[in-house]
Amino acid sequence: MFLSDPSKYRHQMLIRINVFLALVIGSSLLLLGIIYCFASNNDISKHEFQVSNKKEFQLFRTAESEDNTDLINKLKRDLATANEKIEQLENKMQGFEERIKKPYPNVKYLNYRSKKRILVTGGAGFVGSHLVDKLMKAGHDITVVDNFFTGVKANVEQWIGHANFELIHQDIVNPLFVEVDEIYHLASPASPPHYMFNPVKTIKTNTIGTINMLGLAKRVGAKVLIASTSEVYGDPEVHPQPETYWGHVNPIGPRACYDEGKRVSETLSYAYAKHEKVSVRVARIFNTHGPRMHMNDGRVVSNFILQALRNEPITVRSTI
Ligand SMILES: O=c1ccn([C@@H]2O[C@H](COP(=O)(O)OP(=O)(O)O[C@H]3OC[C@@H](O)[C@H](O)[C@H]3O)[C@@H](O)[C@H]2O)c(=O)[nH]1
Repeated sequence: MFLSDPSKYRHQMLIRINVFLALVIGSSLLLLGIIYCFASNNDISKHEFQVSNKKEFQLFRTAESEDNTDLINKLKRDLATANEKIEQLENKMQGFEERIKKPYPNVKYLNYRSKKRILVTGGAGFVGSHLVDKLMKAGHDITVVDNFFTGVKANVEQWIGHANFELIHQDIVNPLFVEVDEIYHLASPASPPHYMFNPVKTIKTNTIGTINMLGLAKRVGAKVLIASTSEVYGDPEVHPQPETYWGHVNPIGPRACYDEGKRVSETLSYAYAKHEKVSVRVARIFNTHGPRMHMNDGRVVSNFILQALRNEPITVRSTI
């Protein structure tokens, strides 16, 4: 067919080519259109995306800013809490630093021949603690035994932890087994309110407690000082009292537990000295005053001080 009529063939070919070209162009245009649409959609979506993104961004920023505000407020709260904790820790640290032992008071060096092992009963009390200070500074090894009935650890805290110092929390009515060279026996309630609080205990401390100390001294060959008191003179009829005065004591009066308790401790001391060859000294301590004294123990000096501080009349109960 094609070869019989070339012009017709050519015309048909031209039509076919035109149709083909039209198809190609059309499909290209269609494709372009699709691409364009897609692209513009994309642009739109992009735009939309941008817009939405922008919105989201705004939202995010807003949220972020809100989150930020919340976050900032939370951080501010955390910071305030942290500052509070830091302040608390600083205060605690300061407390610890204040409680960190100040350096010990100066202690004299003694060689082993001069250094003595010394037991102070009642060493946490008013008189006893000053004696401990003196003996520690002199360079000796000190052991304090105390039941803290009236004494306080604070009276000897400056020595706690020191190599030359030991504190035993014990009542001397129970035997004590230590190796010592000297004993200062001051353990006893010493003011009326304290010794009248438990009269039997006061008598036990000054009798059984003193026997325990004298027996210890005999066993280890220690010298003993017994803290007696002006109360052994009772309600004296002689003024001032010479040591040869025997005293005037009511054996069943309210003060008898202390007065007679101290008198028995003196009797025991001289019996051990005479019959057991124990080296004994007795000190009759009159009213003492100074730092660490009990302010409200009812003895005359602290009474006078308190009344004066309170601008109250000074009570004098007896005249000589
Ligand atoms: O049973 C007791 C009673 C008392 N004690 C202690 O003995 C110490 C007595 O000291 P206080 O401060 O009460 O009395 P003082 O230091 O003023 O008396 C001091 O001088 C008077 C003497 O008769 C006392 O024996 C002496 O301790 C206290 O540390 C107290 O806790 C005991 O260890 N055991």
